[in-house]
Amino acid sequence: KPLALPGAHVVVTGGSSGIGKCVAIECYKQGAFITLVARNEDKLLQAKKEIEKHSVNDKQVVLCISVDVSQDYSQVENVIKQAQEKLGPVDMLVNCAGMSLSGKFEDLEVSTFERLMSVNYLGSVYPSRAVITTMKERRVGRIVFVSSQAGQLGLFGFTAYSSSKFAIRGLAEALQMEVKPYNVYVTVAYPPDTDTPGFAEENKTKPLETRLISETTSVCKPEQVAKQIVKDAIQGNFNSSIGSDGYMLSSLTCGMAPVTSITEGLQQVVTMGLFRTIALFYIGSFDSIVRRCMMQRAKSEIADKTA
Ligand SMILES: NC(=O)C1=CN([C@@H]2O[C@H](COP(=O)(O)OP(=O)(O)OC[C@H]3O[C@@H](n4cnc5c(N)ncnc54)[C@H](OP(=O)(O)O)[C@@H]3O)[C@@H](O)[C@H]2O)C=CC1
Ligand SMILES: CCCCCCCCCCCCCCCC(=O)[C@@H](N)CO
Repeated sequence: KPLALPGAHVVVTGGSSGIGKCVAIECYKQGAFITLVARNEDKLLQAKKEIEKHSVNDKQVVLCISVDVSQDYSQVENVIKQAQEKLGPVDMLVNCAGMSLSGKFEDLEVSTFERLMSVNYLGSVYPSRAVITTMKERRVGRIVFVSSQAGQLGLFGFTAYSSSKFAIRGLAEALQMEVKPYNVYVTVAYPPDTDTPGFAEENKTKPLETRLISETTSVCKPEQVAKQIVKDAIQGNFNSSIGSDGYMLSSLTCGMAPVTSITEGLQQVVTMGLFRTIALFYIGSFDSIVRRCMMQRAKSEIADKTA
């Protein structure tokens, strides 16, 4: 049965900006108590003020805790303890803290791979590990992981980012099988490009190829993505995606993922062949984007040399 948000304690990592902040607002609007987790204290306080505008009763609280979710497990564990002392056991954890860095494989520092793996992957493991025991004991809980459409397919420029987002899927599938009998449900969200401060930052250094391929799907509003995530998490849906391309991608890449309803399973079975056919055309067009960009670069290099 769906999780009741009124009075529930929701922890949102990365809750001070972008998708995470919108998730927090959405839960707050539905009567939840919120803990925001991120590093920068000014941004946290700013977000707290913004969220508090949406209160639906005078008991609601927004708690802010500053910590780096990717560094030290005992720090993260402490932060969760603090939050539970103030607002009670965590009913829902949304792992939204994350970042993206792009570039060609040979241009990315190996430290970038380490960084993205620790923020996007370990930064989701630590908070989840800190809440799971209590959730299982109480037979109540939702854990949300925010992956990306780039966690469903690998694309140019995202060798470091995509792998960190694919890792989340493996974690989520294994964890869901463990905790389902305890009435704890795991959701993985696969948002497309979304209009956030993080996205603006990413666009400053994104290779042309990555931008052109990403433009296949349109840019979403964070409010819209957050609404879908909260809805799917409450329902206990394993998959959370948005738009027709999101639907196709999730269906196509369902693999051995847990299935939430008979309808979902039937839809996957029936649409698989068709979506693979459509995907073949996309793959062809992505390859031709990459080839065109390569030829353009070669041409302008020759032009530079002769000039
Ligand atoms: N925007 C997009 O196009 C898409 C985003 N996503 C994913 O959604 C998530 C949110 O993205 P978005 O809203 O764009 O990001 P933003 O950059 O706008 O927000 C990121 C949030 O995470 C926090 N954060 C970052 N690193 C850490 C850390 N090490 N420890 C604690 N908190 C941290 C930031 O606060 P602070 O810096 O103060 O710590 C901030 O609150 C990310 O995982 C991203 O990969 C997925 C698909 C598309
Ligand atoms: C049947 C097949 C349908 C195929 C549709 C294919 C669409 C591919 C587009 C990939 C877009 C990747 C977005 C990544 C967003 C992200 O994570 C960053 N913006 C993070 O900041």
